[in-house]
Parts: sequence; C-alpha cells; structure tokens
Amino acid sequence: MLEKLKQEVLEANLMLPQHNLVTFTWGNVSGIDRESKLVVIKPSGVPYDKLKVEDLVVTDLDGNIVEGDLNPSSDTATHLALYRAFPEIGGIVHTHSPWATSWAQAGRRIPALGTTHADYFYGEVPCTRKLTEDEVNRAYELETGNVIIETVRNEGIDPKALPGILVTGHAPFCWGKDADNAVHNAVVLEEVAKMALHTLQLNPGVEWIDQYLLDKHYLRKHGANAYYGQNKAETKQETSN
Ligand SMILES: O=C(CO)[C@@H](O)[C@H](O)COP(=O)(O)O
Repeated sequence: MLEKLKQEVLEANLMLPQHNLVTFTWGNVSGIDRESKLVVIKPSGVPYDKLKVEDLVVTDLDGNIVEGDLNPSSDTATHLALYRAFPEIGGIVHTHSPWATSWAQAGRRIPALGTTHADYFYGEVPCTRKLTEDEVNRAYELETGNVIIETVRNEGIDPKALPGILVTGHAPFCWGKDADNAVHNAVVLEEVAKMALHTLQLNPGVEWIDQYLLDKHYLRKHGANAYYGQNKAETKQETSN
C-alpha cells in the first residue's frame, strides 16, 4: 500500500544525513496520504544507511499501526498531532540540526534578518513555550505537538507561510506540502539559523529586514503572482524602466 508515498518518505529520510541535518539515528520524516488519512513514517532507531522502504511504518491518524513490522518513530505522536491540526501540510520533518537546535535550546525566535530567510519564512521563526513537567511525564510527544499547535494558533501563524518552528529546549520541526518539501524547508531553516547567529555576532544591533523587502522576497516565490523559477505568472518582474 501507498508505495509511491513510501518511496517519497524513504528518499526524504535519506536526505537528512545527505544534508548534514542529523547525527546517528536522530531525526525523522513522515508523509501523509490525505485521501486515505494514512501516514508513512520512519521506524524508530534504524540507522539511515540501513533504512529500506519495507522498514517504513504506516499508521492512521490515531497512531494505530496499519502496516509495518518495526516500531514507528518515537516522535510519531507529534507528527500525527500536526497532521490532525493542519490539513494543509503533507510532510513533516524533525531534526536536531545544530544551528536551529541552538536557537531552540536558547528559547529564542529566529529573526528575519535577510532575504534568504524571507524566501522561505514569512517572518520570524517562532519558538514554543517550555513543556510543563506534567506534559512531559504524561504524554511527551503528543504534548510536543500540542505546544506547536498552541503557538501557531495563538500567534495567528499561517503554517504554509511559516513552515517551521522551534520547540524550546528541544529542536526544530518543519513541514511542507510533502515530505521532500518539508526537508527542503528544514535545510533552509538550518542555513538561516546559522546566518542569523553570525549576523548578530557581527552586528548585535542589526534590525530585521524591512517589511517591503520581506514581502518582495516571500511573495515573488510563494504569492499569487510569483515569478521565481519557471512560473508563468501574469505579472512579470520589472526588467526595464
Ligand atoms: O527528538 C529526538 C531525540 O531527542 C528524535 O530525533 C530521535 O532521535 C529520533 O528518534 P526516532 O525517530 O529514531 O525514534
């Protein structure tokens, strides 16, 4: 079942070590088939260089295993909570990539300091509150998902415009229209996390980029009249006076 989705999720998981987003078995990627409401996710603790498509686990949105002999990722409940809350996402990735994880451990939001950031994240990358002792001890992974959902909803965030978040004391979660897009966003998040830290070291008083520049860079890639890449948008970029 879901052979195409399984292949996409396998390839997305293998992109994590390829892009240096993980060490050992850290991290996990999943994808959802919205028609069947079934999720394909990495098995827990399996080294990436040994991961095969038949190792992937299929669950329903309640976490019941529909297919697979191995235990699903230990973060499965977090992924499922996000799929239930955000119907617009099709893939989720969690890593402990060092630069983004440093911001998460510091409990700091990543400010939009440049156009690289603006190309993918339409504003600062948010950071959740800490989980309470009760949340950690009662239902850690589910409550990790819930604190992400709480932050997104309380701050009126559009998950498509800000496809990532930092969980305080833990690490980043990113998402996208599918597993490959989620990993792409995770790679960019790691890059902008590194750039932002270096920028602040070079100039601690640096300000966010101006809203008009944030708008331009985000919307030329993702807006209704996007013209980045090979979009044949009606509105072309100005090429002459
Ligand atoms: O959050 C963490 C570790 O703190 C995860 O990234 C795990 O390291 C990945 O676990 P599995 O997906 O292999 O269960």
